[in-house]
Amino acid sequence: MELDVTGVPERVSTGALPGWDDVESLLHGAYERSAAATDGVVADYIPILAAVDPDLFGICVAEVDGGVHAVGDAVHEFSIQSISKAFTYALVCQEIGHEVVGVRIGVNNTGLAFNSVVALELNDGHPMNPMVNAGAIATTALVPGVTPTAKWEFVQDGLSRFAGRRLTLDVTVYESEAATNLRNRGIAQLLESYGRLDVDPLDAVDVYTKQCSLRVNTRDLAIMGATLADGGVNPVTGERVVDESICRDTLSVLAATGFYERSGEWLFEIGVPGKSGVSGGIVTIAPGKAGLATFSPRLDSAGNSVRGQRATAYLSRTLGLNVFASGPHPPRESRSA
Ligand SMILES: NC(=O)CC[C@H](N)C(=O)O
Repeated sequence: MELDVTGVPERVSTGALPGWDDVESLLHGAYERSAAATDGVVADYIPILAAVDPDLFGICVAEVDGGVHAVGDAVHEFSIQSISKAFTYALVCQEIGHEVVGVRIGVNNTGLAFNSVVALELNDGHPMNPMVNAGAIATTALVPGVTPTAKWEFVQDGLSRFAGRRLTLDVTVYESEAATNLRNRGIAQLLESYGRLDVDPLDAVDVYTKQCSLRVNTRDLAIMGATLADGGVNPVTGERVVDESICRDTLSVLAATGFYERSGEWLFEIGVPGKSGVSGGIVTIAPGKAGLATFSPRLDSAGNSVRGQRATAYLSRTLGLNVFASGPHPPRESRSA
């Protein structure tokens, strides 16, 4: 993936974002630079996704103090798709505890595509991590609620609290995916055959499919990301959604698995946890600083938005977000007493 960041000066993190005006101009810079990229293809294995305008492009940054910056098609709505996995995972960890989820779902990368059946077979039916479809379906199966309806309401309510507004189901996307998701149904039945699901597999897939069909825009995603960046408190509504320790756990899993088989490349180039979805969204979380969201429907071969990756790479460098970047500390003798 050509990220077009050669020569972009890297800001070494100071623990805070640059000032408001600087963030605004860097956001516009990221948009201008990345809008030129027209490579990649729109997902079409969910038929309705192929109908999107491929040129849509929006970016939004939500700071942990509640300030929001936006450029382009930032409020254009699209289905959240796999980005939902990160937030459902956080909610389930909050409910049933990090150890249980860590063991049952796992935290290791499969190195394979998000909808791989081979990954399951290679690992004795263990879903491996919550960001691939197998692990996400297994995570949704653990959502509290006796009936599928109760589980769905829990997910919709929880993701809405992350966003700070009521998120609604995109019925057209849901129906299109529900009519064609044979592979996900197969994955769920395989999980069941290995004794890894305690609920009806088709019910679990149905709740998962609804979860992926929630309608969001980049502003919602940026605020959802900012909630994970802000120790679990939504910086716009002030509501605590999950505990601080849940944010830490979720972000570490995202760092390892958020971009499937490309997670290592993402971390190497961009250095912040994030999550992509096949409709073209990406959310990135800079702990203690901000949530970033991009939307552009053309994807690379792993299902990650091409422009979104470029724009995020530029913003990570210029805003000083890379969690692995440091500058030398002043020598001990020169520190003031
Ligand atoms: N990578 C994605 O966004 C995939 C989500 C999609 N709902 C699926 O299950 O295939």
